[in-house]
Amino acid sequence: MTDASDRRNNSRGSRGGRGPGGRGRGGKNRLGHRERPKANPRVIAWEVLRDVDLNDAYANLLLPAKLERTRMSGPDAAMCTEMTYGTLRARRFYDAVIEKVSDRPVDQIEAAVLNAMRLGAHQVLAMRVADHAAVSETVGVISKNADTKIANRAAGFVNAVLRRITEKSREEWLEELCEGLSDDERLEITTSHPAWIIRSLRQALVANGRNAEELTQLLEAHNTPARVCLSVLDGTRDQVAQKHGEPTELSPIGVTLTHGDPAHVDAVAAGRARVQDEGSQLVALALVEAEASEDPADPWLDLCAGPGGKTSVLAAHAGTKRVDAVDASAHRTELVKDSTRAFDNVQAVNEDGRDFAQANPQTYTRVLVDVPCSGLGALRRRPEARWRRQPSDIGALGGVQRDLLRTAIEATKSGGVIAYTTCSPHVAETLMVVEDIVKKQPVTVMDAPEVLAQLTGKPAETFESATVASGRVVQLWPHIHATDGMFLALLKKD
Ligand SMILES: C[S@@+](CC[C@H](N)C(=O)[O-])C[C@H]1O[C@@H](n2cnc3c(N)ncnc32)[C@H](O)[C@@H]1O
Repeated sequence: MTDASDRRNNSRGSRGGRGPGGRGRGGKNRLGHRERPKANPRVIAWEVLRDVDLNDAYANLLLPAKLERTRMSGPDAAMCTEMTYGTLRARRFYDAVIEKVSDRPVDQIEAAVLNAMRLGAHQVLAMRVADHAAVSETVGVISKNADTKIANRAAGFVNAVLRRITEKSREEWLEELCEGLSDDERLEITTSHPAWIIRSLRQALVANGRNAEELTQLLEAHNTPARVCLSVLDGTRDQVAQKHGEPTELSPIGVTLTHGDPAHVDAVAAGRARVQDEGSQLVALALVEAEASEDPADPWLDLCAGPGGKTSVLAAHAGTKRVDAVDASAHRTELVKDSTRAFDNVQAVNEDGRDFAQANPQTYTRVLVDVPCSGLGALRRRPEARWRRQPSDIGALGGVQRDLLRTAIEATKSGGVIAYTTCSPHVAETLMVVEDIVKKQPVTVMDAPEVLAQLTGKPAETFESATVASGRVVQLWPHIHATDGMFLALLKKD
């Protein structure tokens, strides 16, 4: 049909096509007012998939914005979310099926068309949508919404591919595709992860004392939607839990939302609670909990603060102490201001953390360094991240991660504590950074599992991970702790 460059040009053009709100004129309601035409969940899902593919959009930002704009809620919004996230996660599997039935490499199919096929494949192979509806409704997405040029050519192609996909069950497709493959190649298809991430995660499991056999469980956990979790920062956790969900298993300030929209929780609207993964809550609380020698007036520092999730936890526990919240991005510094609007002890600073820390030597008693990282621990939440990240990203981040940790140590007073955290279990971003830095800096690695044990009331073995120098670090895992894959090292300044 087209080559890859055509694919980009044609599909880019398709963005100008009519959106869900632009189709039809809508009828009139009982009062004679014109009603907005009802948006179609498949069309929204397809638009997000296409924008993620072509324009590097983030599904977790774009989809909620589209749902809000089209006022889609309830079962339609849930179906649209499942179609979008599910299709993105299992892309590798669906692409293999599409290549098999279309006899064409997927990079030679234009994005608007390919993403309709992926969307259809997800409905047929992973959702309880009747085959005929999955096929005809998805063909309708293309024929009614894509550029006329694309629609005329592609509807038949999408129809033919989807019909052939319905000829076999999910299990039959997996069996056929995996025949003769190595273990890792099989995992690539069955769990839909790139090979380099599979290798990195196996290495991380083993380096943290876990069994490599757990790898499949971990990869499968990335394909299970994460529960919505709130951190409640004003001491009303029990009340929030009673009304909206249940207390989290590990974090003493967490609530798992069992129903409703987080935006409708009063404490969230007031900035006294926020959506935050339990793992993120735990690592911030661990810094608060760790034993440190400090004076009441000593300020705390969050050196990579944007968008302010962990800063909020620190601010809520700092009492009258000031929390300096630094971020190199101006936009993300603004987000910190908004996130911490309920607290008057936060000073948001837009500056490179390395410069800020060096300009404020031996000033802080508790310092959080939540470094920019690959995000391989948050794949449950960012369904497209596994396809966007590259192995070269890891090497590129190593320098700034080390510099931020080194300068954070400089900014810490003797007897103070530094928490080095990442939302990635990749050893090059976690253990290797901490091992390198503690060799050269005046710090001692603390017993992070013990701190988390005190915080959660669970035995320290729950958090048992690797040993660095004479101390212990923590690696949280989605398949074990049901959190994001956060890493935590607590360092005491000599
Ligand atoms: C993992 S995010 C931090 C998340 C944040 N702690 C939270 O819980 O909401 C890393 C942040 O580091 C910031 N960053 C990257 N390089 C930086 C630098 N040299 N100095 C300070 N901040 C930096 C990024 O802009 C990003 O906001």
